Amino acid sequence: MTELDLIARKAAARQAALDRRDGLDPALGARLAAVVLEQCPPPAGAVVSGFWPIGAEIDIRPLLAELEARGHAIGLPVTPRRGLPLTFRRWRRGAALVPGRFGTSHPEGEEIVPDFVLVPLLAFDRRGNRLGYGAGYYDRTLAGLPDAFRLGCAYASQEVDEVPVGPQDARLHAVATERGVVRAG
Ligand SMILES: Nc1nc2c(c(=O)[nH]1)N(C=O)[C@@H](CNc1ccc(C(=O)N[C@@H](CCC(=O)O)C(=O)O)cc1)CN2
Ligand SMILES: Nc1ncnc2c1ncn2[C@@H]1O[C@H](COP(=O)(O)OP(=O)(O)OP(=O)(O)O)[C@@H](O)[C@H]1O
Repeated sequence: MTELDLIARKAAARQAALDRRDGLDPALGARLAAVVLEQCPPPAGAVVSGFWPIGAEIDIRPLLAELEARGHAIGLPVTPRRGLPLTFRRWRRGAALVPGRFGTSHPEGEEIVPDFVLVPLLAFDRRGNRLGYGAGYYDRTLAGLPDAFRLGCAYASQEVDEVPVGPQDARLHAVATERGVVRAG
């Protein structure tokens, strides 16, 4: 497959995933929290990065609140201009958030470097491949965090047979959904 074929296949898969996501219930994030805490909780002391939901993404705020209560340092991504990796700033419950690029929100706490990354996505497959919004932010960011555990967070219905991927796409170790954890195999 040529690079152009790959870009076209990703664009089609992305549009289909966005269409399917409309109408899903972000509040399923409460169940995702229970699944993560039971089946793959971050190790004690892990520095965890999350994300503040945009649009109809699954809402992982219940998980972030519980992990913070358990003593984990939590960071949220700050979105730089295109072509640069994300940075993460420390979030605490009740912290004020400021608006960032693409409808994102982030706190203004100190910068942290996560070793357990909760990754947003539009579609995933059983091998741990993921499709995002297409700006490559997580691919670039995860390339700089080679030892971090990468846990996708998604609705179960975002699973597809096969995500189109290229050499730069970062694989996930596992994906947590409201129905359970899919470990990459
Ligand atoms: N909640 C969340 N935060 C995140 C990401 C994400 O996917 N989800 N990102 C992952 O890289 C980074 C931000 N990157 C983004 C890049 C492009 C678009 C984008 O194209 N958004 C669409 C539609 C948004 C919607 O669902 O309503 C748009 O602006 O038209 C969004 C985020 C960092 N923070
Ligand atoms: N490690 C990397 N270093 C530099 N550029 C990269 C890297 N990974 C991906 N890119 C570039 O980012 C762009 C978008 O990649 P892709 O379509 O895979 O985004 P995505 O994974 O769907 O989105 P996101 O990661 O933002 O959620 C591509 O042009 C790709 O070449």
